Amino acid sequence: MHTRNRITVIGTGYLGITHAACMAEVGHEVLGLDIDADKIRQLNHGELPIHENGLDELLRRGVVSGRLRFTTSFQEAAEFGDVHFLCLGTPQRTDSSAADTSQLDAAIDALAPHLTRACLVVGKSTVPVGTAERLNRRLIERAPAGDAINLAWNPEFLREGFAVKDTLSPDRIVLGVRTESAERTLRAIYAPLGDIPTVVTDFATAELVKAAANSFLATKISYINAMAEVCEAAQGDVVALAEALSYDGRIGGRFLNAGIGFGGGCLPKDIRAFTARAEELGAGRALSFLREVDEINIRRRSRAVELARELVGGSLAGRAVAVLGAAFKPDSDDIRDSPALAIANAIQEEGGLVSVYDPVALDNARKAYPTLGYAGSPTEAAQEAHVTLLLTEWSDFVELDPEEFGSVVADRNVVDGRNALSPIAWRAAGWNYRALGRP
Ligand SMILES: NC(=O)C1=CN([C@@H]2O[C@H](COP(=O)(O)OP(=O)(O)OC[C@H]3O[C@@H](n4cnc5c(N)ncnc54)[C@H](O)[C@@H]3O)[C@@H](O)[C@H]2O)C=CC1
Ligand SMILES: O=C(O)[C@H]1O[C@H](OP(=O)(O)OP(=O)(O)OC[C@H]2O[C@@H](n3ccc(=O)[nH]c3=O)[C@H](O)[C@@H]2O)[C@H](O)[C@@H](O)[C@@H]1O
Repeated sequence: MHTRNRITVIGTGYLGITHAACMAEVGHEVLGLDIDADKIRQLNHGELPIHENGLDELLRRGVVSGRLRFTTSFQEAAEFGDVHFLCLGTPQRTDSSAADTSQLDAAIDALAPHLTRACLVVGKSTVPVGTAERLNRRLIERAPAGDAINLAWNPEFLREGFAVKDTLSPDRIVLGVRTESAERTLRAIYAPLGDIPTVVTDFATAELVKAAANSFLATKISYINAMAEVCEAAQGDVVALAEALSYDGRIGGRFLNAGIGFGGGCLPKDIRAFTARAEELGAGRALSFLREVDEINIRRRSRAVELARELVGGSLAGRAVAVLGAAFKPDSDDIRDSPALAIANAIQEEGGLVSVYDPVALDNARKAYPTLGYAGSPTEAAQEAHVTLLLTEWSDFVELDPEEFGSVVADRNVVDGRNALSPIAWRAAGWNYRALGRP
């Protein structure tokens, strides 16, 4: 029998909702907190404000069982919780490439005055190294219980689209701790997940592991996209090249899908924040390659626009352009730094008449890019289109029948931005098929 802990989760965005629902699922008593009162109202009704596979079911189950509740009150959270998880956003600052950690500061400032007894505060957000140390001081200074309060840093590695699975069966757990009791408490909280490799370390290393992991993943994607650029110059095929690399166990095949590159609320901002922080620490040279990783990634978006331009014979102005996909990846409604929408927007800026379709991300896309055209289905987006771009590899798009789909377009021109379609099948159906890094 595992111990039940009384946990709060502060910040109920993509990470926080998942963490809260999964912790309730494994038996803990959980109180989620957010400053967004509408979101809290929705969550208390068991309604999920985001799209994440399997999470709606966990949320409903947690709410119905009474083990999962939500509030906007920091006082209630402080009274309820023995362990407080911080899942606040750390977006890119508007005035530099560094991370904005002000949501964490604000949450600590709101929580600390109510902390009148010993408890554990656990940071899960992705932060610049040194943040845990700074927040620890801030917490102890502001909380009536002072240094009876423990801080730990426990970075999160879940992927959107697989968030529930990644939380319930993580590859590893990293605990940045200063006391044995913090380690014991966190081990007890995660015990119901089973025997998960656990690395216990200091604050700085825990913060750095997260930045290092996302930088490695971003580098792997930009590496294969750099190979795609060379393939384009040399008439090679990056998909065959990646397959050949994948059989080498030292390289591995995952995260070698060439295309329009990485987006989302994490990889792009995290490599920039890591570089900025390393520069502050005088270690900027060590990470100068991450600037190149970023540039290769952004160049791929321009290349997709170029391919569309070539297919319509030189200018996209006045041309009808179907864009399949708005989310930064399939199985998510997240459009933060979405390559698909950046490309759609660039085409519109050139005078293209863009119509975007996505199975779940259209509402978010409309808010962020209100001037783009939107459609209610792939075929509606593609009506009389001169060129179609596949930019998010939703299975609905990958499974399109090129013959049937071709009957609605003006011209059978397609840019496969994710190397997800079969060139043989699409060419056989009379499409001019172009992809990044392939002849
Ligand atoms: N989205 C993901 O898949 C993952 C995110 N992360 C990291 O986790 C952190 C959170 O990311 P997301 O959940 O994507 O961000 P998000 O922006 O979706 O969620 C942040 C939440 O915090 C709330 N909030 C803002 N200020 C607050 C305050 N003062 N008090 C209480 N709540 C407040 C916001 O209303 C929002 O609901 C970031 O550091 C991110 O890098 C780490 C791993 C995975
Ligand atoms: O810190 C985070 O928030 C998370 O960031 C990423 O997860 P996520 O952003 O959800 O999505 P990924 O599956 O990593 O994809 C990121 C982007 O890279 C692109 N990608 C991925 C793989 C690939 O081979 N090629 C490629 O272009 C995807 O289309 C997407 O735009 C990491 O994979 C998670 O481990 C991490 O916890």
